[in-house]
Amino acid sequence: MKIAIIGTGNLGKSIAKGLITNNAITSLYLTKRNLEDIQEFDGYKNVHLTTDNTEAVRQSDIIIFAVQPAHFEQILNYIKPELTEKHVLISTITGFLIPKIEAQVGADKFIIRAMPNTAIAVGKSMTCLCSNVQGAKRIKIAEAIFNRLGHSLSIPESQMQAATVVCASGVAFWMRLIRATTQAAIQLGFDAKEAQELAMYTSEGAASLLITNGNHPEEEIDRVTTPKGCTIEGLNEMEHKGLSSSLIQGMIASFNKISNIKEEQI
Ligand SMILES: NC(=O)C1=CN([C@@H]2O[C@H](COP(=O)(O)OP(=O)(O)OC[C@H]3O[C@@H](n4cnc5c(N)ncnc54)[C@H](OP(=O)(O)O)[C@@H]3O)[C@@H](O)[C@H]2O)C=CC1
Ligand SMILES: O=C(O)[C@@H]1CCC=N1
Repeated sequence: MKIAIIGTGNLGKSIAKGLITNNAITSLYLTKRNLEDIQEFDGYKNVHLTTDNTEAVRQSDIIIFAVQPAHFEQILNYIKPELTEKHVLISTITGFLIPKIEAQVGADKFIIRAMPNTAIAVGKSMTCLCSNVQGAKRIKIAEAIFNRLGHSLSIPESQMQAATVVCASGVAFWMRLIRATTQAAIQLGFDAKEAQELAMYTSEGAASLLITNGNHPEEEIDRVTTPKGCTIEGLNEMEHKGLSSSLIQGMIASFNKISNIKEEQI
């Protein structure tokens, strides 16, 4: 696959790492105005670094946009003359709806929105996908890319804002939970490195149980909570302090913020 990433910042770099590590490219163009930050990709076979977005578009079939929302419209306008019937446009831009992309480049283009997360760098992204009517004809290509770099789910665009919070911001939310677990483990006597090891592999094991067994989390919790035991004591104390409630409220706040992001960034 001939892929370009327009805007190789935090997410763009993560996607590039995932694509390269998983041998998912024939050629890969990475663009950015300042190329210093992406020198780590220099020298990889078939990977090209450039400040020229139009060159990247001309040389590629699949164009993944990973710029900040405030920059997207201008970039679309700029590359529009280069777009042909071969191009599949994949936008990871938060809060930038398909009708707005169509208004810039035309509804006849294959347009897909993807909401991956930074775990794409290690082939473990949960990525939600949606498309315009034309893009539906190419959604299999996007599924093939993102399934290779984790797990994908096609959803209606109306759910994309929620998917951004749950999956993309979700990595940050899970990191805080893992960090808090680590801090507790240190207080309970482990050194910092061991504490993080315990927290990381325990959270991986918990998620793997659900993925492998397909159970509801409470079923797995029931297997751990010995009557009058220490687990239920800890769980109930966490809930008295508002664990579930604060997570839910934080995610709703994150969701509500998305509608204002582009306006505030300008
Ligand atoms: N970070 C994440 O985990 C996720 C982010 N997203 C979305 O992805 C997008 C990018 O986010 P993120 O990676 O965090 O942001 P970053 O700011 O880290 O990356 C954006 C990159 O775009 C580059 N850029 C800006 N203008 C241009 C231009 N004209 N041509 C080419 N490149 C340009 C910038 O580099 P330079 O200034 O050198 O050009 C910068 O490195 C956002 O829309 C965000 O909502 C979605 C899911 C997850
Ligand atoms: O924080 C943000 O706005 C972006 C979108 C989801 C992850 N990062």
